Amino acid sequence: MHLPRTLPLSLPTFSRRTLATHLPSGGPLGTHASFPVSATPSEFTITPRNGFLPLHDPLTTLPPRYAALESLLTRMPLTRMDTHQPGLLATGDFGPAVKDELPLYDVSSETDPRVLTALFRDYTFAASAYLLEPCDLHNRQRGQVAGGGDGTYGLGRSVLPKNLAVPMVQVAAKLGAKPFMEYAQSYALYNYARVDAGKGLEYDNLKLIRAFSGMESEHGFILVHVAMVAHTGAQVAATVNALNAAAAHDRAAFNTHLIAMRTALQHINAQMETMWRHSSPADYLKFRTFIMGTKNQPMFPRGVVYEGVSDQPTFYRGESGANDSIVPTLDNFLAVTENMPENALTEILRDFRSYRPENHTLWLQWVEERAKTLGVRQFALADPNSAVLYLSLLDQLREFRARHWNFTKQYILKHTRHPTATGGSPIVTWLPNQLSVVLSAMTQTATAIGNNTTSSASPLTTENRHLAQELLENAATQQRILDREVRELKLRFEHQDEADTDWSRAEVAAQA
Ligand code: HEM
Repeated sequence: MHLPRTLPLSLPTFSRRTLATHLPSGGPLGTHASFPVSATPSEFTITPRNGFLPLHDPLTTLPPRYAALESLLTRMPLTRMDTHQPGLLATGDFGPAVKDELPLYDVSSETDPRVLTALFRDYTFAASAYLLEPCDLHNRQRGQVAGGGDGTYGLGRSVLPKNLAVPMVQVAAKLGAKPFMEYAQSYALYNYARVDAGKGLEYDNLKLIRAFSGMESEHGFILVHVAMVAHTGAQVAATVNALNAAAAHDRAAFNTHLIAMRTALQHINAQMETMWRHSSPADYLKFRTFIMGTKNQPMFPRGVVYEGVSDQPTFYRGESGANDSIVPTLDNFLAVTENMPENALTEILRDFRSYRPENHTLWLQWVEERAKTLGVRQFALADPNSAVLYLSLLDQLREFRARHWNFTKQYILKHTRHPTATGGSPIVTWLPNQLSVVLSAMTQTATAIGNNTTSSASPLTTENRHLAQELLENAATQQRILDREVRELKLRFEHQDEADTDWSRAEVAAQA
């Protein structure tokens, strides 16, 4: 990682005037906060305009000097997006085509962040398609439980050829990324274009650049993420402003910015709900194979060797929404992360935080540290009405994670017995680990609000008292249901209490 520099909030891409009116003046703890930014220029630079999306819309095509790679990616999907005819993956011909057609491109002189990010997206798409093509064939023939299969994927290819491995590793190093498909810089957040360049980033104005399957549900799955992240400029601004207000002990401003944060989260959660209609639960496993990782996956019991790079096998987590920054930002701001239990599942959460653009990692670390140093939770709980706003933000986290758990049950668990998610986490226990932490933080907060009988400059309004009581009851009910579901599901899925299963041993045991 390069030495970070500090980014003043007023970036060239963001109007200074607009920002200035959003920031409170410096308080007792002094200056406005500014968060650190990577020394290397990056498309993934956070501002209150673009939030966690790139600064500019992604490059849709590679420069003409990479024509062979562009051509392979166009012909790659199970159903091609241009002709709607079966593509190379449909017949298992992608791997041979990579070997026959792809030159070993020299990317060493590339410096433009947009070209580098587009190359990273495209090499990682091609690498995942190459490694997982046999698993997709296997899964289509006899994988899906709903279709009478056994839910398995067989084995992936264990060597990545040098015409993919060498340039991908070089481009990744230039971006400070891991050389594997990533949620932000490849699959989701660098994979959208506007249908009408003059319009905004609403779902209906988005189209995909790259795809594995080309089916409508894959389009919907990816672009719902993008449409959600399009609201994160407001989340970023509210987070910085609320931290500054806490530093200045400015209660009124703090409450105003918590409300702005909640509004941003409500938009994000409402957008998330549209997943049901944009991407069918019955289709998910038809395109999910290609976003699996090589770490903690039975398809890669001995990892993958990158030819021309090293003889040592590599193990990388697959693409996952777990590498999105909306939830970790809120977890860190509300001090939820620091109250995660010390267990193997929380280790995975920490590990996921390194699978993202350097600026997103720096931002998350900064929010966590700043919220801890300023005592944001304590500051919120010191006033009953701030405390209810804090509780309602916890409730937004709960809503996100509860909906997400429903997705996992409907899109995945119903259709497979595969024990790990695309990011390599145990499928039945990892998500409930975090949902439980939020539910218990809600219970503690609501109880603290109810017990706070000290006279206050702003006594709890009747409306807020009722809201706290209602959220407390909801959290208790949800925890009971979740505990029962996990108990039952653990009977159906193996290895759910392990962060890292040794699949080479499991493979030997299965063959014995
Ligand atoms: C059909 C829809 C979805 C399904 C089936 C799904 C599935 C999963 C699974 C199985 C995980 C576990 C981590 C792993 O991959 O190993 C995960 C994590 C995660 N996903 Fe999704 N996901 C969906 C949509 C979304 C969307 C739209 C977002 C929005 C950004 C998102 C954000 C996250 C986050 C933040 C985590 C980490 C959760 C936590 O910290 O508790 N997911 N997802």
